Amino acid sequence: MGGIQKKHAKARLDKYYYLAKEKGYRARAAFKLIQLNKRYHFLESSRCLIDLCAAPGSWLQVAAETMPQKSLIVGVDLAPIKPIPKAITFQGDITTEKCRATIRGYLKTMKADSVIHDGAPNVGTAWVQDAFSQNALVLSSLKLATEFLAPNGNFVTKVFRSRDSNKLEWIFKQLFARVEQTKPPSSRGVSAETFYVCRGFKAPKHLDPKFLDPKYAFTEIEDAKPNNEAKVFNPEKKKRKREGYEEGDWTQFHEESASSFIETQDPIAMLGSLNRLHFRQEGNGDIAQVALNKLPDTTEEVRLCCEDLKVLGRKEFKLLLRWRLKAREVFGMREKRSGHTKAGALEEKEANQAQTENEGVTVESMDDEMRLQQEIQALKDAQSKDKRKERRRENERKQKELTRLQMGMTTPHEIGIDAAENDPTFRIKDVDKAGIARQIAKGRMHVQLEPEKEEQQEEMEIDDEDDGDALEAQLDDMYEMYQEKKENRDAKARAKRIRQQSRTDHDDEFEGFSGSDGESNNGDQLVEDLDSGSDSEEDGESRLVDDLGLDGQMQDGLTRRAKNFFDQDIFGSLGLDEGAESETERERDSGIDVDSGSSVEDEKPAVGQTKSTQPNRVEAGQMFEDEDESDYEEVEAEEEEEDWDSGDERPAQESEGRPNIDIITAEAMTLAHSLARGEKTKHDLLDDNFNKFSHRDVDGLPEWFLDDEGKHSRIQRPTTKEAAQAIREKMRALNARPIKKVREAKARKTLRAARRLEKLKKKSEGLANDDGDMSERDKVGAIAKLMAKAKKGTKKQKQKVAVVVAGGSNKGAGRPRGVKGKYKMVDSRLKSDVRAEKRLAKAKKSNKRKRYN
Ligand SMILES: C[S@@+](CC[C@H](N)C(=O)[O-])C[C@H]1O[C@@H](n2cnc3c(N)ncnc32)[C@H](O)[C@@H]1O
Repeated sequence: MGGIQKKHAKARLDKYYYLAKEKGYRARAAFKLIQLNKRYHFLESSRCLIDLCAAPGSWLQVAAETMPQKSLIVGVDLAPIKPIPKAITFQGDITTEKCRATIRGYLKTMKADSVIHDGAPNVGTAWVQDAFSQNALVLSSLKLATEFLAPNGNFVTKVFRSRDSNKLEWIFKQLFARVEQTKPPSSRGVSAETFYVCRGFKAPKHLDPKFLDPKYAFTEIEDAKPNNEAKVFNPEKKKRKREGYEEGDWTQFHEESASSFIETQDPIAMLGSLNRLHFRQEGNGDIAQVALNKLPDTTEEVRLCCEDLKVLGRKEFKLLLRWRLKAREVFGMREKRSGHTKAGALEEKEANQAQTENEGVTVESMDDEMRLQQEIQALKDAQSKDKRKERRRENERKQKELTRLQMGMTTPHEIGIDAAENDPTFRIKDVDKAGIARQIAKGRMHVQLEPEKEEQQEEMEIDDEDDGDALEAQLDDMYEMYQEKKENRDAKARAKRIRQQSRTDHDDEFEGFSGSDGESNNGDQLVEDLDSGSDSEEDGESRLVDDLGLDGQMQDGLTRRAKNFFDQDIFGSLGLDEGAESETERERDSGIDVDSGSSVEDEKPAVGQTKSTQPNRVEAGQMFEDEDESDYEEVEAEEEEEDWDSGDERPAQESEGRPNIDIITAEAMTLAHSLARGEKTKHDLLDDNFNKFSHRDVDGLPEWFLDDEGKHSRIQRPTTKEAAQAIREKMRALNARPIKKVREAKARKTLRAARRLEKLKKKSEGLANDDGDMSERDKVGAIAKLMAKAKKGTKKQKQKVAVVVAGGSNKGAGRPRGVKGKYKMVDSRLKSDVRAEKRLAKAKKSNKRKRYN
């Protein structure tokens, strides 16, 4: 036990710990404030600061040395704080009125420029409860901040990520003009803590007390059951609680009735956590299910989607949400809507802003504000999405034009085409935007409306359109939340998304060095760029690069990063860039290591990845799948330096001296085999590249469609039995491998045994060579004794743990009478209760299976 504690404590002593020691800071936490301030510079501009939960005082030290001379710095904590020059400290509980009054006493009429809070209540109860008290402490600090902060002041607080952190963020956003969440590098990656830097305090005149009341702010927490067992600290009982099954929930399959989905206020959470929505009637009086079954909108497609919620794509997800809205409308449970039009909401917002400017902010009703915020957010999201799309299109157009100019392709005829493309009069999409296409479709074009009516008509149409757009945007947002929820539950999906992200980065990279049409086939471009044998092309390309003035970033047609990527050994061994060697030789020598590597996963196209990038993945990406991962490692490392916002876990990478390249699909294996055998040449690969999937215009296609296409509509490469078998074997071998921890433990054991043996050898040699009084017999005896001792040392005797049933004479705390050594208290009921629960869950599961069959 002691050993473990020691090891644990040692692991915590990282570079910031030593750095803090060296610099004389009282805690490593000092660096969190230093790094936060380095980014947001709030200390230099503050003349009065309050540090809530300040003990032992490292933040106060940083504040004192960074803030201007003669600044007022006040620190408070439950624990005493040793005096700090230039800072006033006192002991107190920040949740109390007394603390508030003491701070007021120090500040008098002054207002604080910054309030910082790094509080952490003593944790150790259930996680839900811990998170609740942590968030409640943040609200207490915010309450003090709202009282003492000057308008435009800063509030910096630590928040533990939990389901309520979003609510906290929302509240911050009501009170501050700019709110940013960040995690400084010195904050441990494993820690759930994150920091919010809120700037531009709005100083509202009236504030709805609900904002700062945890009961309202974190509503669902109210009925969380307190974990009384954990209150009395019992080291014997304390176990690491791993995430997994919920208490009493022994299954991984969860279903709910479709009617509860219609009724719920949080449909995304339901879709994200359930496996199925059923349409069974639960009892005779289950009117809701009956009505739902009869509802014409409950189509076969809806039912199918409800069957397996885990495979919902964007389209199906939206379908279910629309169905829910429709059903709610039919059953008279229409979503509570503000009744404002969007324009109304904006007007209201503007009016609020004007009021703020004139007489200070009034943040009155939390419910109203929340509704308004949601609407505005939806609008903003939709707008920024459109803008992004527009910008991307414009960039692509410019790039195309540039390339054409450089290549002398611009003829008056093409200029005409471009002009037509750029002139909204001739752009179908713009015509469509103006609603003309729709009008034509509706046969309205010929109906000449009176000007007034026309205006009304227009207004109505715009309203309809806006509603539709907002709903679309909302549904899109909701889908993203659903995806997030799903990913949070599923680590595999999360890892996959990261990989896909990194893959898209590569594709962007390739697009970058293609030096031509951004929409062109990346795969072709990649192979072309690899094929440095074609000198003329290369010349042309580098000339183009020179002409474009990009030679600083691009060498030989590749960006620096892409060049580094292709400089890796695997490309060398593929021999793609050696001009002298014959192709077949090169391909034969490619030496793709089919047995090495470790990662296993199914090969699927990236979500949201454009079709034009697919072939690239097929010919190069499939073989270099792990390259993506290694690049991901690099990016992550860079990110840690530059963008230290992301505190998310990263999938463990294991290279263990093997090349980080692997073949993971039967398709790629087949390809590798045929390359190795010389059945295929590079030209075949190039040829294969020209297929119906190579050049697809994805512009303007909805994302859900691309998602679906990416999954199903792609080239099917042949696979051989042999390759499939090899992959299967490899997976089997991988699965049979012990986990890293076990392997490490085994290695440690072997090392220890080797050391012992070495020692024994030395001692035995010493004894054998002893020329003293020892007879040969004594020597043999002594050596045998040593060996026996060494043997004994390898076997650790397991300590017996006595099982003591609680109750009776063993009531209360302390060691039960007559029990020596380690003991474990058990509840007499516990065993049978756990068994009964398991039995029930098993019965439930088998019932479900029967129903399915
Ligand atoms: C992580 S430490 C703060 C470290 C500090 N920022 C520094 O740099 O030294 C968290 C502190 O919060 C304090 N704390 C927790 N609940 C509190 C409360 N209700 N009132 C005041 N302090 C509290 C604890 O006593 C603890 O010292």
